[in-house]
Amino acid sequence: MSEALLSLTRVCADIDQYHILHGVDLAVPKGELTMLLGRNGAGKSTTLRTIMGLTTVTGGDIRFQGQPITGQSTPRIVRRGIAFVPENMGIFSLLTVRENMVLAAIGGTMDPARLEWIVDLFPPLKRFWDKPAGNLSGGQKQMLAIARAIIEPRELLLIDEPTKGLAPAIIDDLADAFEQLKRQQVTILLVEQNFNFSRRLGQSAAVMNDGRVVWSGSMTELAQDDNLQHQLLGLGMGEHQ
Ligand SMILES: Nc1ncnc2c1ncn2[C@@H]1O[C@H](COP(=O)(O)OP(=O)(O)OP(=O)(O)O)[C@@H](O)[C@H]1O
Repeated sequence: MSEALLSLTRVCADIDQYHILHGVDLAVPKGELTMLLGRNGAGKSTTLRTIMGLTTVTGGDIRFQGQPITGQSTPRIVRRGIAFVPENMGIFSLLTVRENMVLAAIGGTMDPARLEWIVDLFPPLKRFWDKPAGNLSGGQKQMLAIARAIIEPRELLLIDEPTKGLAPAIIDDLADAFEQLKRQQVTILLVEQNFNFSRRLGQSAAVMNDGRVVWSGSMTELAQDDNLQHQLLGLGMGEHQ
């Protein structure tokens, strides 16, 4: 495993008066796609939001490129090179795909070579370039959300459940795009519930339960061990979605 680009050590976090994370230990290796797995309510989304400075950290240490980012403001964390695609995607439905992209580019100027790379990754964006983003399908909206996140060079992408609610054929298209990002060694931390998608793409994996990471290792190890999957994720034989 390569060095950790991002590491969380015993991170505790609250949302309002609720204690949600109870000591999260997590390492995201540079240049790899890491899957953050776990049952509903385990604390996966809260972990991403905590990395982005969107919850109240009450203990522990978050380091990015070896430097502490714990408790820093979200804009500062973004400026350090971390992009976040939340579950609701945060795209502007009434604006065109192009306008959504322009708004995501610093100073409103998109680097042409980078844009070409992105539309190669997500061909539907080119097709619907001048159409309102609200007209896109769920999968295409997800592509736009990720495209917006990478229009500027980033060191790390945090993506929350990109396959949620998508049809299998669309999930396949999304998986192809992630395969390409992986080949280009973009570092990604991806929250997922879909285990087939996770096992296909993931290199490292971490599994959460009740606000903690209860297992971490290689995706291959988890994918080959039915007992571990059952124990950690409640998956039985033939239950993979
Ligand atoms: N705004 C909030 N106020 C209070 N509790 C919250 C809030 N957001 C999340 N929680 C609680 O925090 C816990 C972790 O939620 P989180 O969304 O991080 O889980 P998750 O693993 O991402 O699950 P899911 O896949 O269902 O989104 C859950 O018990 C949830 O009810």
